[in-house]
Amino acid sequence: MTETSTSAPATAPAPVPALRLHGVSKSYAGNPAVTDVHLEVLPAEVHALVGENGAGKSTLMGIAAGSLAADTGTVEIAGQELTSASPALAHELGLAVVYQHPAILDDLTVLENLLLAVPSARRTDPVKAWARAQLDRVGLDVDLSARASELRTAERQLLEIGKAVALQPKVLVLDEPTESLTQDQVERVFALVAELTAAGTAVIYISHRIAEVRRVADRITTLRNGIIRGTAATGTLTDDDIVEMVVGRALEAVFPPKHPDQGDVGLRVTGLSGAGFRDVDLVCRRGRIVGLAGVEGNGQREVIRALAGLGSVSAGEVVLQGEPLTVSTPGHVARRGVRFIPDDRTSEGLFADLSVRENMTVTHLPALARAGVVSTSREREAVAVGTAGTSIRAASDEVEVRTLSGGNQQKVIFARAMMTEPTLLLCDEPTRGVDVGARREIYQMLRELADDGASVVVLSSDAAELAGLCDDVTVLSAGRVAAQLHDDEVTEQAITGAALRSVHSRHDDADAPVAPEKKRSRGRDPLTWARRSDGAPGLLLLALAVVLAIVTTSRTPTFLGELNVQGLLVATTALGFVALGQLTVVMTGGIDLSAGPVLGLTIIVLSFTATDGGTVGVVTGALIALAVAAGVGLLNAGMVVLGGLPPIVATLATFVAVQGLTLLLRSTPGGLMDPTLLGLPYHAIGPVPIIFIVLVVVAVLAERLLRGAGGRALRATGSHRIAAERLGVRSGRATAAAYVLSSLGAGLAGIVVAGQIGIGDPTQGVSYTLTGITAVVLAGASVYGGRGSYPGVLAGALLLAMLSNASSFLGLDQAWQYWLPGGLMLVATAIAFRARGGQTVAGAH
Ligand SMILES: Nc1ncnc2c1ncn2[C@@H]1O[C@H](COP(=O)(O)OP(=O)(O)OP(=O)(O)O)[C@@H](O)[C@H]1O
Repeated sequence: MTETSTSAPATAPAPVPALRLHGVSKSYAGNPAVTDVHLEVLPAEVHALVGENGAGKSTLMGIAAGSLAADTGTVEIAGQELTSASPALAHELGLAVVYQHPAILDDLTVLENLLLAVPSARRTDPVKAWARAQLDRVGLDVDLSARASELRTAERQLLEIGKAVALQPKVLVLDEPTESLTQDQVERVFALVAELTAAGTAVIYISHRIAEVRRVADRITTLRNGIIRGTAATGTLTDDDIVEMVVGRALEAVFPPKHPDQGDVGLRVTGLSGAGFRDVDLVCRRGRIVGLAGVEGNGQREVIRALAGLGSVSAGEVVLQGEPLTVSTPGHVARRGVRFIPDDRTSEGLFADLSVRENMTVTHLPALARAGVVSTSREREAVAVGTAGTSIRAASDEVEVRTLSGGNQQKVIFARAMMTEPTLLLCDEPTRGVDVGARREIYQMLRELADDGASVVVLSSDAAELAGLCDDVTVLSAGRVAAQLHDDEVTEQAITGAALRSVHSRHDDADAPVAPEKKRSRGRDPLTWARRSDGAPGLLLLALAVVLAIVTTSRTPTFLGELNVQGLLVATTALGFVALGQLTVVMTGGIDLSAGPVLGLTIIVLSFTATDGGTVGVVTGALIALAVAAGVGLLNAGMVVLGGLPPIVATLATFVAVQGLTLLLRSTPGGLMDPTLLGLPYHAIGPVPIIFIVLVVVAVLAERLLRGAGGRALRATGSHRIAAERLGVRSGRATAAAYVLSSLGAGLAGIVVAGQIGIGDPTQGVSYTLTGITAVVLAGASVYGGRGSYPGVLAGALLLAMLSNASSFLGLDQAWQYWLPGGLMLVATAIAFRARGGQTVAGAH
């Protein structure tokens, strides 16, 4: 291939490249990913970047986008150098990326995801109308207040594209943007690309879909083994040329020959009905591959998942190799040799932090074990056999699977399914993100599997893939079989035609089953609001507190006496400040075990610094104590952010160290506080202490800030740190701030408790760590970060303080002070888990 001239006619000055990479190299642990890359992309052109899985395309674009630091070389965006590896700087210079794995933050709403990605200078008011317009541009019809976790794969991809386009970039990188999109959505993306290039934007298009590349790109650059092999104008290339450029050699036919004979029936599905489909019949004969097709959302995905034991089935029969198969659970079908390749590899297909070897063997460990112990040598042998046909590119089998390129991850899933000699292989988009060479190998392996007697069912949104691979294709529409195509009838046109024709006539079918995901609410009903809102659990806690107050008062009327209420609210204030701080850390995905000891240390410091001097003396003493607390927060922040220690380890170390320091300063109670401090908790308006009012104001303000830019950064960090950083969020800074704020919260609580007890008691404080965490969990915050509500946590603190207080009024044993909050915590967590569809509290992170 020859490099085509990119220069403009001699009279016009050469245009400044929209993106210029000069001598860029990068290695991971000594393994080169890209080497000495020189690339120029011009304004208003679509420049395709093609290459095998692991060739280095995403790495190169990560460097251009500032989310990866190059080892050598320079990046220029619109003539200006990217002086540091900073996504925020790359955005500022005019480069936006649509990542292969969308940088979407599940715990934030659709609107918040847009606001986080696009600086206010690029938005117009009113902001909701602006956001709606961005979504309309990419054809995404979802509620702005929906959590991103509610979106389907294609919708997430469209949101990712919408975010990037909304940045009005000079260079737009699209990394495999259409892998999860339907044909209609692909067309829309192409129209958008045309619109953008017409306005002068340069588009870099990465894809394994040769037809798309040919259609959309002006020039094509090939990358192989991290090295640029050349650039050519698309018009000068045939499909075969492009395939050869990618693979490095000519390929024979991509699809293996079909199987014309009608063998024995391996799989027979009769009248299968369930959520999203009805009366589905399917027959898979020996040697033949069955395809499932349809316009997205017409039940085909539900059918394949139901066969894998992942859906709900209400009627029908499945017979596999002559024996009835109960498709009740994934475990059940797996024991009959059914293997499933899911469409979303990141959330369902892989254990990102386990090695390639562990991911490969996880489904058949018993077969590799002797007396219950897995033999590593047998495991290695099995992996070597399993990966033989799929050319997985990884530094070794021991590297974590998340370090593999997207296509290579997909190959690991495929190889794993093949290792166990399945009786039925169910593939949902088996070649998503896989390069053209490996795709051919996968088709070949599927064909061999079918020839060996396994039943093979393939769901694909690519009609050309189904037409090339399958002997029989079942097309679904509105959850019902719309067409069964066999042998010569299986063509791309017939599949697409059957899917479209039946969709267009669907309005006749009033009782058509609706796929479950289609039932997603638009967010206007109270139940949906409660599910999406972070504040709903707090309201529930408040209601519980009211019930508890009524019950206790009916038994002991003095419970609501002024004195008790005041004491109760002071206790709530101390716990509340600790819990607000704890929530800030939890929101970043961390935890602060040192909060209790910091509270204790504050009391001890006050017992030296606030023993006299009236208001001035107390204020000075309190400031010193808060400074000490903030110092501990900084220490935690340093260990977590700079030292990279897990928060639980870092703050446990501080817990022990601070407790030791406290005992060193005072081993027994001593140091009487100044009377001014003693009076502090009891300045009140009626029965309500001023400090409680301060706490409420702080919680309300914090909640407002949480929904603003700073708070979004905090929640984004906890929701998905890497994605947040790609969007330019300074997650280290947000995390550090959270630890300092947590310690300050504990410090303020220490001042309140010091005012209550009046003396430096070294045993105070420690218990506040767990009670503070309890308040946070009760209030429905996600312990994995990203979600929570400050007023909700306050309600949690109030309820906990009331439980402790009311149990003595009710004459309950002290044990109830532990059992009640413990039980409540379990109930609250279970409710939140179910309400969020089993996602956030359990953590899909
Ligand atoms: N974080 C990482 N740690 C170690 N190795 C990595 C990491 N990220 C990428 N690599 C390696 O760098 C190489 C290039 O990967 P990259 O993701 O850039 O490939 P790609 O061309 O985008 O592939 P695909 O088409 O599959 O998306 C691969 O060998 C991959 O395993």
